[in-house]
Amino acid sequence: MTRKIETLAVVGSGYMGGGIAQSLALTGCTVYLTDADAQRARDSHARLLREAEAFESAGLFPAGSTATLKEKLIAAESIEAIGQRVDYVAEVVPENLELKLDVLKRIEAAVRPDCIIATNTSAIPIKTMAPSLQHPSRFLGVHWMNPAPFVPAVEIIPGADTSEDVVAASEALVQAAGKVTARVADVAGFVANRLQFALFKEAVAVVEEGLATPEDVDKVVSNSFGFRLALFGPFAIADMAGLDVYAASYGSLERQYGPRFSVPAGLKQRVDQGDLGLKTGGGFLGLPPSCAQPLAAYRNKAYQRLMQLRQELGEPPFGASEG
Ligand SMILES: NC(=O)c1ccc[n+]([C@@H]2O[C@H](COP(=O)([O-])OP(=O)(O)OC[C@H]3O[C@@H](n4cnc5c(N)ncnc54)[C@H](O)[C@@H]3O)[C@@H](O)[C@H]2O)c1
Repeated sequence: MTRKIETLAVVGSGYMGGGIAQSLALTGCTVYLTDADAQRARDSHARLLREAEAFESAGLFPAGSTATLKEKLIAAESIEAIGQRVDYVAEVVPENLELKLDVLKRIEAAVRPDCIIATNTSAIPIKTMAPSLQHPSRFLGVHWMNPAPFVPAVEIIPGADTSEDVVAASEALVQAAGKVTARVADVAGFVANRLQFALFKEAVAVVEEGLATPEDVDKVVSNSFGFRLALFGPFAIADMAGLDVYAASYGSLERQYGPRFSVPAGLKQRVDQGDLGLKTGGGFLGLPPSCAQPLAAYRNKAYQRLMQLRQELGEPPFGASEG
């Protein structure tokens, strides 16, 4: 049986910690907010309630959310003051290894031995932090995305010593908040940030090489493959496009940019064996050719709806000011 988490603490009630606290308190858990000092925790608490009221009036949070948060979200003096009461702690302090190690030690000294400790680090491997804990079996990465209440994915990163019941209980907790979890390996940047930062580095290079302005890069990405990425991951997109098309395109890119753009071995091998993705059946996702038609119908409908949504929302207000 998955162990139950009913009372928890968020240490670091800033941008991410605040959203994580709101999301978890809305599941009915009691969430204590702590920060570098009690006043900051109280200020965050007030901010999160004001924000929840605005979200609720705008229809972004369900009716009754603010009332739930008023009951379930509590500003605490410090982790020491409430440590013995909590089943789970989310560490959400700034991305600074020294600070995180310091705070993790302080958390571990304050909580019960069975309390789960989850770090929201964006990119620091769990194995870099685990040795500073006395009980690394209760420690793992639970990486929420920004803004936490409105982005579905949460990466779950077990460390080498994390026990399975800790991983399962953490997954169940964030799934109860409506999140989509994926267990990923313990490497710098995990999956999301490795991919996101690879793309961003290339985008900065495109601008630095004078090939396009930042505005035009954003226009191209958000209206082309980025548009598709709202619905499908890179493997579904490649399988649907045709792996031969991808392999040929890598050929052109390699001629211009060198070996860093050579055809990935796993792609070349498939194409050499005649596996071209959906059109032959197979691909990275093992898609049967029989799903081609329903998948195309789903895709067309989804893209058309996404276009409609974007038209309804209008352009992002990059030039707007408050008030
Ligand atoms: N901002 C993002 O887009 C994003 C997305 C995913 C993950 N993360 C990760 O989440 C973590 C927090 O990022 P953020 O953007 O919320 O930062 P933030 O600066 O908004 O919040 C950090 C909070 O920690 C508090 N804090 C600082 N020292 C502390 C201490 N010793 N004890 C307790 N609290 C302390 C700060 O006062 C602040 O309220 C980082 O590891 C970051 O990499 C950030």
